[in-house]
Amino acid sequence: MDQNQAEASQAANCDQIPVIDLSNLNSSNAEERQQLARNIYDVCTQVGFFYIKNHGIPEAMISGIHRAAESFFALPEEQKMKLYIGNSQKFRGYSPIGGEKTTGTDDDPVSAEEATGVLSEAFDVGYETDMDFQKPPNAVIGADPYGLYGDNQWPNGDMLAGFKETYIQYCARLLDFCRSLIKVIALALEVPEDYFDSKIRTPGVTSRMMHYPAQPVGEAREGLGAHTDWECFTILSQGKVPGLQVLNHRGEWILAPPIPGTLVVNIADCLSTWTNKKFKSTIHRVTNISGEERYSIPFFFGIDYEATVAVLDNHTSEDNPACRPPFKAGEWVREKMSKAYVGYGG
Ligand SMILES: O=C(O)CCC(=O)C(=O)O
Ligand SMILES: [Fe+2]
Repeated sequence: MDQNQAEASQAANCDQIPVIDLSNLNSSNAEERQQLARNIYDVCTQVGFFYIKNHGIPEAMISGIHRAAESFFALPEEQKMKLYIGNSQKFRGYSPIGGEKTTGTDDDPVSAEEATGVLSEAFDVGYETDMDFQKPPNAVIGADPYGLYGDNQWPNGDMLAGFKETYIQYCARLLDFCRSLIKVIALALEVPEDYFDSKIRTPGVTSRMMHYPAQPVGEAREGLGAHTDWECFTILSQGKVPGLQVLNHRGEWILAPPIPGTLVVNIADCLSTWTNKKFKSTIHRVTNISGEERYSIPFFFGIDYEATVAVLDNHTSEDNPACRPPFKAGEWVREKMSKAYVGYGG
């Protein structure tokens, strides 16, 4: 990554990742919510990445999901391969080490021929109504024109008791949290707090558990190559082992090590587009040179796949026209997934 690329809008203008206190996320005091929105505006326009503290997600739930991830990846390879992502039309399931390819960024794409397999394994799930407190039991998802809802490949109770339930509860809690966070983001963008509500009825969320083996000394293979995320924003629980790096405007990779009691939030492509790229969808990657096994659990929050992403009118002007025409969220996510999981599904 050279300095010119780093100077583009997708690099963080900072030397370290800021921490935001979310104590006032659901405050009944409008001025407190506005103050939080101003802080969020500043970090999203300058950095695109921030730690959150006082986020309200119970620590026991976070450590529980990490234990579930460690037990999953400890299963024998042939068991995990029963849930192989290549058996899914919707990019759900297990990708073995080297399965996912580095696709680069919009400004610096990596071609399918040059894409290399990453030093990590992953287990991916997508939205189900059981993950959504707003849906009644057994709710049915309607049309699925982009082929992205449902069909998760869960390990059954014999393979891993309680795993599915633990992961569904975690996703439900995170989805609820994201619906609150997007309200304050709406305030930051000077649109009504409920602006996004009609677009997050059946949100295009995915989550993945990741395992990055300790990188052997002298081996240059990345755990996850430089990329931006695709949806609106990501909530990342990165456990205790460092590895995440964020590109800054000087072309330097700055470390975003775990800070106890925090999660990491980063802005992704769809929200960046909404803001006419004022919010940065910042480039990041993972290299695990810690000598320890690293586990992380990103939760990618997106709008309904059928909803349209369109630059907000109040973020354009004659000198600053919309950076791209409107598009359907599902179209964008499917295209990105098809490239990242070369040869799988779809
Ligand atoms: O493992 C991490 O810390 C980050 C993972 C990530 O960036 C991703 O899955 O998009
Ligand atoms: Fe990412």
